Order: sequence, then structure tokens, then C-alpha cells
Amino acid sequence: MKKTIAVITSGGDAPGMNACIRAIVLTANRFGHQVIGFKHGYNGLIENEKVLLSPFDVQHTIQLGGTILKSARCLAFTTDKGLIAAVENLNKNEVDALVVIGGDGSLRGLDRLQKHWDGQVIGVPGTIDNDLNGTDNTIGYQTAIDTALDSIDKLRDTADAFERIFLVEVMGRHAGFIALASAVASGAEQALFPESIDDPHTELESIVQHVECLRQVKGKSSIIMVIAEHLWPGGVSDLAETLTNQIGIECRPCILGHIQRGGAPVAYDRILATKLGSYAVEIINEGQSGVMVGEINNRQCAHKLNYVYSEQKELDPYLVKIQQNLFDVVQCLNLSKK
Ligand SMILES: Nc1ncnc2c1ncn2[C@@H]1O[C@H](COP(=O)(O)OP(=O)(O)O)[C@@H](O)[C@H]1O
Ligand SMILES: O=P(O)(O)OC[C@H]1O[C@](O)(COP(=O)(O)O)[C@@H](O)[C@@H]1O
Repeated sequence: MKKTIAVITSGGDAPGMNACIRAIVLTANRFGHQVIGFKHGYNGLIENEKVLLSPFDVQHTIQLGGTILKSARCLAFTTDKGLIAAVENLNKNEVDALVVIGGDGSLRGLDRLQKHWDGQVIGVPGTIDNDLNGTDNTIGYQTAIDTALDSIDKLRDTADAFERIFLVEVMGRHAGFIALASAVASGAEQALFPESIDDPHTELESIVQHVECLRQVKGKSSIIMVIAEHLWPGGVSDLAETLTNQIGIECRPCILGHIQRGGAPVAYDRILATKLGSYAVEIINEGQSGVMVGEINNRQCAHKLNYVYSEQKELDPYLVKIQQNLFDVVQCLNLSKK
């Protein structure tokens, strides 16, 4: 049966969203479905801001960062009035299935929508934060790590030249995936992320001790600390100032910010986005609804929407352990004293 499939990109944009839109359009076209793109996330559904998407419209977009459909956060969609307007426009356009490419908030919104709309709803994990269950990687995460890594490598050059201490803030809202991965890959001497720290202020003493021990072990040498955003009240600038005062060595802050959301998607994200976009259309054909598509151990899968966002996704415990062990200088010093 030929269907009308609507697609939006919502919340923080992520490299690979275009590759996913492309895969949805090309796969849908193969089955004779029509695709409507609504623009600016859920705002487009409420305002009926739409564009028909043909294979021609998505050609040569696989390599582009950002999203050709634009993205946004949309407070109105969280209200009953906004939700009703969105449902009315979906019905008015005779949409059979809605695909939302976005993060946990977008998928929460989609879960709410499905209770008020009869069409099929399918989520696709698109966020640099990787904070969704039901998939090993979200679209954009691998690119964000590489982007952060590129900057941290450059910081290391200048940090080494001046033998300085840098505190680098990376994104991740309430999840430490980008912080942990970019810290391990860059050889950062310290990684601080929400999953490893309950109350940052009670950790200050151990952070200070860690830096002092590093200086003792490594001599006057550069130190890179990767810190997840929102971890330290006042951010890395405040932490850098606090550390500078405590240890008497100047610590410099560096906030990578939205640079981590941009750029061409790496091959992994292009391929993942292509697989998940195609798979989303395939399960629409099967009549599925209320699920997010994902990939676990290289196998495509679909999990209920409320499963993917309800629980905090676990970091790789082995990676957490070795990041801590490799730079457990406090223990090194204690052992060398024995
Ligand atoms: N609990 C919710 N109910 C309805 N809509 C929501 C809910 N949470 C988020 N949304 C919608 O999804 C949008 C994107 O969510 P947000 O958390 O900002 O980004 P992301 O999807 O990238 O995590 C929000 O602006 C809002 O329109
Ligand atoms: O661009 P904004 O609205 O300031 O949002 C910043 C947030 O968006 C992100 O880049 C992506 O998060 P989401 O995918 O959940 O929107 C977070 O890492 C960051 O905290």
C-alpha cells in the first residue's frame, strides 16, 4: 500500500541527519511512498510548514552537516494546544506515518503524540549525546567525538609548548559519552562526567590531589582534563579559576561548544544514518509503530519509545575503568613510596 510518510528533524541537530533524511526519501521512493518534510522540528507540524521531498531534493546531501529540514526546540508542542494543532495538520495532509529524527526529548514528544494520533510513529536516534537506549550509537555521536578530538589534539600542542594545564569542556548535557570517548582517544589525563561524580564540590579535593600528583609524576608537563558540560556549577572557567587558586599553577579553560555539533558526518554516521533511515521505512511497511529504530551489535532493531528514553544509558564500564586506571597517579605515587 502506498503511504504518505512525514519526517522532521528535532532538538539538537546532529551530523548525519541529512544522510538519514536521504535514506528515508530514497527508500520510500522505491516503495512508491510520498515523503513530506516538515520544517523546524515540531514547529513545522504545528505551523504546517512543509515541503515535498523527492529523490532529487536529497541528492548530494549525504555529506552535509546540519539538517536541510532545519531543527528547533518547540515549547508549543509540549502544550495541549500545540499537540492538537500538530495532529490536525498530520490528518489534513493525510499522513500515514511520522518519522522523527532527534534526541530523547524529541522521542518523548513522539511518545506523547502517538497517544493522540492514529498514524504510525517511528523514532530515529539523532543526537551527538548518544544518550538513548536501544542503540549502540546515535547518529552524530561518532562525528562529535572526532570533532572534539581534533580540537583537543590541537590544544595538546600548545599545552605542551607552554607546559600548561587545560580544562576542556565538551557537550553531553547529562551524559558523559562524548567526554569519556574524547578523553580516552586524546590521552587526556583526567575525565570528569556526570556518571562518575555525584557532587562535584565534594570531588574538588581529589581533583586537586590528582593534578598535584600528575605534576609530581610527569614533572612540568602539559595536562589535559576533559569535563562534561553542566558538571561544574559555573562551568570550566569557574573550575579553572578554583584550581588555579588551590594549586598555584595557572589552569586555562577551553569550551568547545557548538563546534561539536557541526561538520561533515564521518563515514560511520553516514552509514548508520543510511541504515536506520532505510530500516525506518521498512518497518513502516510492516505496520510497526511506537518504536525507535536502532542498531545493537550491528543488527537493526526497534524498541518501544518509552524504553529508549526512560533509563539513563550506561557508559562502557570497561572504558570508564581503564580511563581511571591509566592515570591513577595517586596510587602510582603511593606504590613508589612503598
Ligand atoms: N515531555 C515532552 N512532551 C512533549 N514534547 C516534548 C517533550 N520533551 C521534549 N519535547 C519536544 O521535543 C523537542 C526537542 O526536545 P529536546 O530535549 O530539546 O531535544 P532532543 O530531542 O535533541 O533531546 C522539544 O523542544 C519539544 O518540542
Ligand atoms: O544548542 P542548545 O539549544 O544550546 O543545546 C545544547 C545541547 O544540545 C546538545 O548539543 C545535543 O543535545 P540534544 O540532542 O539532546 O538536543 C547537547 O550536547 C547540549 O547540551
